[in-house]
Amino acid sequence: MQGDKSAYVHDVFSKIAKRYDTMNSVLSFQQHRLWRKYAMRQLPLTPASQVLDVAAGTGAWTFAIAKRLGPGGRVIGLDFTEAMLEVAEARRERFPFRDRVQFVHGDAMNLPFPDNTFDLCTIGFALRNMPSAEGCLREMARVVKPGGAVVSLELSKPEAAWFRRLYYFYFYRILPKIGELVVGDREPYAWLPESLIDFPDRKGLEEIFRRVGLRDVWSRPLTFGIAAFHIGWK
Ligand SMILES: C[S@@+](CC[C@H](N)C(=O)[O-])C[C@H]1O[C@@H](n2cnc3c(N)ncnc32)[C@H](O)[C@@H]1O
Repeated sequence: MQGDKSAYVHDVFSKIAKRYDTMNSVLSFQQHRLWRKYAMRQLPLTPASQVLDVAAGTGAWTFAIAKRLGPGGRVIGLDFTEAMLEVAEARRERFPFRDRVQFVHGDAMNLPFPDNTFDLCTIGFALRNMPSAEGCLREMARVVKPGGAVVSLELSKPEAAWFRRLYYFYFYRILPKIGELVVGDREPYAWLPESLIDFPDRKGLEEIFRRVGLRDVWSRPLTFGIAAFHIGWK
């Protein structure tokens, strides 16, 4: 684990694990479901794909990927917060294709897999939480096979000034208050807007994808750029 930011993030997700899925729907007005649906449609998956979902949390994206795989396909969800993985494991036990899914405790900054292992490596709503987005993407690119893809779905910075003003008022002022009311603790949902401040905008993140050696990189803004989808190929 690398330094203070990781320890802080681990603490935040340990506190909110049981409410994480409900809060996502409340705070994004269900938008996150549309973003995830869009992202799923873009994923280069075959029934036999071997996939790593980094910072899988409670497994929202891991299970969506598993549904698209055949009997030979596998998806591993990796996360460093035990409480998030406990929720994911409980869901796995009820999941019809559970033999295609595995959860692993590990650090996204130092992935416990050899080079060139997976066909696809995804990260959903978590690059922002890393001590270094570039370091994490470099690790993801390392474990993907040549010809494989690295994908991120993440909150981003709205591009139109009028919308940005409106959205930032909600994101920085209202959202932490709703979070505090529901979870009974100010800290976890004060972290959400804070984590975006130093994070690159959509074009900046494209550049980082290229810097770690990925090619044919492209991205799409979602809901006026509140979120963004990025993909690059090794
Ligand atoms: C906002 S949640 C996203 C969960 C899931 N990907 C989703 O789409 O719902 C962020 C996750 O990143 C995990 N995380 C943050 N830093 C990590 C690290 N260095 N290594 C592994 N997991 C990490 C947290 O534990 C948390 O579960």
